[in-house]
Amino acid sequence: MKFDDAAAAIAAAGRRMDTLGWVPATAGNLSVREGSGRIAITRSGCHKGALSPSGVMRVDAEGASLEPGARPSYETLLHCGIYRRFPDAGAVVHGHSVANTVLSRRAGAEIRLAGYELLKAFPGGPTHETEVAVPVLDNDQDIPRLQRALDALWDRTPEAPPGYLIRGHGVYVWGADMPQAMARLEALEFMLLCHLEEGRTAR
Ligand SMILES: CSC[C@@H](O)[C@@H](O)C(=O)COP(=O)(O)O
Ligand SMILES: [Zn+2]
Repeated sequence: MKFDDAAAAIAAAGRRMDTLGWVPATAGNLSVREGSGRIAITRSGCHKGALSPSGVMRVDAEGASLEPGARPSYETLLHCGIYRRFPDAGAVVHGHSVANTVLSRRAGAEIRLAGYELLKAFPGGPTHETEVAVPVLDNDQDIPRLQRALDALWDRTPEAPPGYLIRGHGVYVWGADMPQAMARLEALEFMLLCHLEEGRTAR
């Protein structure tokens, strides 16, 4: 994919995440794998509600800036970690919703989602009669260390779903391209909101 197309797709997806309330302040980051070891990713600290292609830059597969002096997302290495581990991943989205923040603060090592029609948006079969265990990792400002924890998790669970939560922080989801990554994010956020609501009404 050409950089201009990747940047346009990232900007549109970031603005959509903002309309859904998933990227408050300057939270969130998004990327697209361009190929040839290059990744288009949001610059650090920009508001996704006003995201335009100029808020997107290039890094290499190790996360090094390919624009002298420009600062990519603080969490760039988490995007690189996904692309390195999952060859089919073509786009990654990260947001901070109320549902993913509240639920991840309460959860153990995973959140199990079962019986939802929207599970069909995830790999694992064309049915809702399945279960997805979304991993929950402890938050860590040391991003290389957080990525090492993810690599250890994926070594143990190669069939892990294309997403994970970071406790009290947010969610990462990926797909073959930006439309699929966004569809999975919207499905996951919907199910997390249902899960949150069920917990609230059950009390
Ligand atoms: C608004 S604080 C959120 C950041 O700490 C981080 O978690 C985040 O999602 C955005 O970081 P960024 O460096 O702008 O990509
Ligand atoms: Zn974040």
